[in-house]
Amino acid sequence: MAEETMQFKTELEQLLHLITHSLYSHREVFLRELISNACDAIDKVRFEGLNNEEILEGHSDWKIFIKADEEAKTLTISDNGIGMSRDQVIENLGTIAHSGTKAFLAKAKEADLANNPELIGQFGVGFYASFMVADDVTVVTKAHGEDAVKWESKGTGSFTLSDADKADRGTEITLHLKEDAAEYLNEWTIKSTVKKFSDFLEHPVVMCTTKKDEETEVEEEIEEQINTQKAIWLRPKSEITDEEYGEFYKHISHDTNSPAETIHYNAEGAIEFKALLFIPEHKPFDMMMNNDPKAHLNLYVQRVFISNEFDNLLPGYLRFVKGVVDSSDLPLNVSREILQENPMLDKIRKNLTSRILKTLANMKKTDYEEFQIFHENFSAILKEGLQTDWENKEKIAELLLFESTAKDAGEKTCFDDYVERMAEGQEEILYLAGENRASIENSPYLEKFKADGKEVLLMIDPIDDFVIPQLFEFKGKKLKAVNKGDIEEDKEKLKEEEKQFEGFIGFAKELLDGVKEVKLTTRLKDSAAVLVGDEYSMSPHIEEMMRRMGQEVPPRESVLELNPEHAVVKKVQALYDTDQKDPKVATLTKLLHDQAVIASGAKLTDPAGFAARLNEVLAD
Ligand SMILES: Nc1ncnc2c1ncn2[C@@H]1O[C@H](COP(=O)(O)OP(=O)(O)OP(=O)(O)O)[C@@H](O)[C@H]1O
Repeated sequence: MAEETMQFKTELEQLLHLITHSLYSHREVFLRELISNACDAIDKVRFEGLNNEEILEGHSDWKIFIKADEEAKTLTISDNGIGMSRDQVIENLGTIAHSGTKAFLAKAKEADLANNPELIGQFGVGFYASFMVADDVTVVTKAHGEDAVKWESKGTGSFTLSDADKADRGTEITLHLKEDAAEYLNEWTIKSTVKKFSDFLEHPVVMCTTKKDEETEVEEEIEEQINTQKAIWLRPKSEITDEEYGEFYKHISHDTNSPAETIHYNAEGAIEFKALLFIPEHKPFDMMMNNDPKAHLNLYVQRVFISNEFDNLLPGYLRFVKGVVDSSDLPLNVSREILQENPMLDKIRKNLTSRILKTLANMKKTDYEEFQIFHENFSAILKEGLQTDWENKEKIAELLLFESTAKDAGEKTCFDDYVERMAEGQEEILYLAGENRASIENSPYLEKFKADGKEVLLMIDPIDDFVIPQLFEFKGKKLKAVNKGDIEEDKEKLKEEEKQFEGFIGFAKELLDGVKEVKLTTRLKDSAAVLVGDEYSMSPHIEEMMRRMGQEVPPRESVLELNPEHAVVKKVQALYDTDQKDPKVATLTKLLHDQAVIASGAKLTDPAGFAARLNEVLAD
């Protein structure tokens, strides 16, 4: 194959520019990225080799080598992993920018990349970190049954591909270090960097040095393993420091912060496995960027990495949890597809789920401040479980925090505390969903409950309106949205008035669009009118949000409830009784409806009509 020069994709070029120019102070991460790629490559070939020994080509003494050449000013990282074919090299290291790259670039500016070096690793761009320290990078690689190929680039617009001499499967990456990166030729620097980032890696990372025998003057190659290679999750808890847990968490999550909680345990009994899980404190960058609804834990079987793609290891609503599960009960010599079907995975999932929920419950009890931060970041995801995990619904609900009419703005409460405070004789947990506290705390829907001294939870997370109704009840207490369906009415009180209002109500129903029923209510104290949706309908503010997002929302049919004690309602009814044809009756009736629409959080369909009506009344 003749030498061929190819151009990087535009995004990749921008990315390289960013990496080389903004990450100066965290350059050492390049070594972690390259070692981690080598480790992945070994995992891949080892796994494939379980079912196809041929691919191993007799080389399964897994190792990652690091060699520095002071004279040539090169640092070489090599592995006997899966290697890459020519096409794979082009795809992985060149023309096809990873799907997240664009999003990464867009966010990188805001995210202060210089202070968050972990961000690099999150979008499959880890390899390019090499260009922080090297002005020329050469990759020589060979996959099983393929010719060896050489990739070379200066990280500026293009790369070249050519044939290479390499007999064995694997990849060798040579960095021609920049003048100011010569420190990475230093044995001590390399060793301490590897120890810091990769000590727990499962495969040996070996430093190769040459020493001259003083007597014979013969150069001798010395191999020295740098990492202790102890899979951290297999070690006893008592021996692991917080720093070690933290480093490992950062390694698997690409988060820059330490985790909020670490869960490390051995499950024994019906199924045996070891789990090391982390609950992040803040939303990691990748989570903000993509909406992958699946959870990804790293699954190992007998210390062999299998996959992080299994979506039945952890329910999607716990996808913020990062970690490792290692089971010796699962079969090793089967394909991923067959393993994915193994019923043991369901058992593991149940166990992990219960453990995580327990940990969160404990965190809420013992470290409420930390829990609040967690809640702020992840409750919207956690709440999905109300819809998908019926078995654990109540446990999830126990973890949720809400604003409340009984608390000041910003201060939250939970269902359990609400139930404790419930007024005597109160059967239902009352709530109102809305866009924000300010828009609902003076809502007409709350008037009756305020007057009766009943607390109403104020739910201002957009997902609440979708998932809270799915909960139906909490510890035997029904949940009730105060803006939907009927509420307890003082029927006796309304009896007389209903007779009196009968004609007007029929008229209003005929007149108003989108109103399926008009009735009198005792739920209002100061307000004249309110719109009430069906028990399981979407709240108007959610419909508005969906419309803004370009989604079609079916026309809403609500019930208009009128306060017969209100002066305006009384006035319109009296006008109607005096002269049904008086145009003022229609104008005022429509205005009652208009104000109910506004108070419900919906948008007026005819704002100009509203303004005209208002002016007509004001000018009167
Ligand atoms: N030593 C290697 N052996 C085989 N393939 C490799 C090696 N290094 C990189 N690759 C391939 O190149 C791809 C791109 O590597 P890069 O480090 O940029 O991203 P990544 O490893 O996919 O993502 P991340 O860094 O977030 O783990 C890898 O997915 C892998 O397929």
